[in-house]
Amino acid sequence: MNINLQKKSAAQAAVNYIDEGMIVGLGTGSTANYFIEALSKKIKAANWHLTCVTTSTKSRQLAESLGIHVVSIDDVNHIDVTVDGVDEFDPQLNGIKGGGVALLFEKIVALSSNKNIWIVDTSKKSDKLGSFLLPVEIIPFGSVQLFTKLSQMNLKPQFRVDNQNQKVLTDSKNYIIDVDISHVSDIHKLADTLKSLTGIVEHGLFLDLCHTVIIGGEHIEKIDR
Ligand SMILES: O=C[C@H](O)[C@H](O)[C@H](O)COP(=O)(O)O
Repeated sequence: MNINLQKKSAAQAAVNYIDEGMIVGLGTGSTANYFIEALSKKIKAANWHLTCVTTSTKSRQLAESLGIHVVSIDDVNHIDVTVDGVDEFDPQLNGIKGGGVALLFEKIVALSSNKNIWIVDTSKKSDKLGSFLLPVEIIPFGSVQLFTKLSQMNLKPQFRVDNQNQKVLTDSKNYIIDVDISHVSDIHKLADTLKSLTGIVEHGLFLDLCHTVIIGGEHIEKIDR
C-alpha cells in the first residue's frame, strides 16, 4: 500500500477512538489532514456534537471548511483525545515533530490531552530518533547568537527557509532551526538542555507524551505505551 493510503487508513482507524461529546485535539500535517477529513464525515454521519481545538492555522481552516466546530484551547479545560502525525517515532513512542512548523501549538495541545494518538505510515518508524532533523522554534531576536551556540554544541543547525530562501515563520511568528541529533544518545538530557537556552521557545522532541501509535497499511498496527 502506498504511503498516502497508509496515512489515510491510519487516520480512518483513529476515528474509532472518538465518541459523541468529546473534546478532540486536531494535529497538523498531511496525515492529520486525512484524520480531519475522516472525522468530519463521521460527525455528519453520526450527527455527533464534538468540540475541537486545532494546532495550527492550517488545521483550523481545514476543519472549519469541513463544518467542524472549532474553539480556542483557552475555551476548554481539558482535551479528551488528540490525534496528530509525527515525523519519526521510536520503540518507546518518543517522537520528533515539527516538520510542518506546528510543534509549539502541537505540544501545548498534547500536554493538555488525556490521550495522544499518533497516526503514521511505515516510514515514520525508527529504532533510534535522529534520522529526521529536530525542529527547534526560536524567537527572531538574537537568533544568530543562538545559531552559533547550537553549532558549538555540535548540532549542525540550519535555519528553515522557504523556496525564496526566506526564513520560515511559525504561527507565532518565530523561526525554526533544524538540528542534527543523530549522534545524541540521551534525548531526555538534550530536551532539558534545549529548554534551558534563552531564546528557544520549544523543541520538537515529544517525549513520554504519546499513548498510542496507529500504523496504517493493509493490516493496521497499533502500539500502546
Ligand atoms: O509540524 C508538523 C507536525 O509535527 C506534523 O504532524 C509532522 O510533521 C508530520 O507531518 P506529516 O503527517 O505530513 O508527515
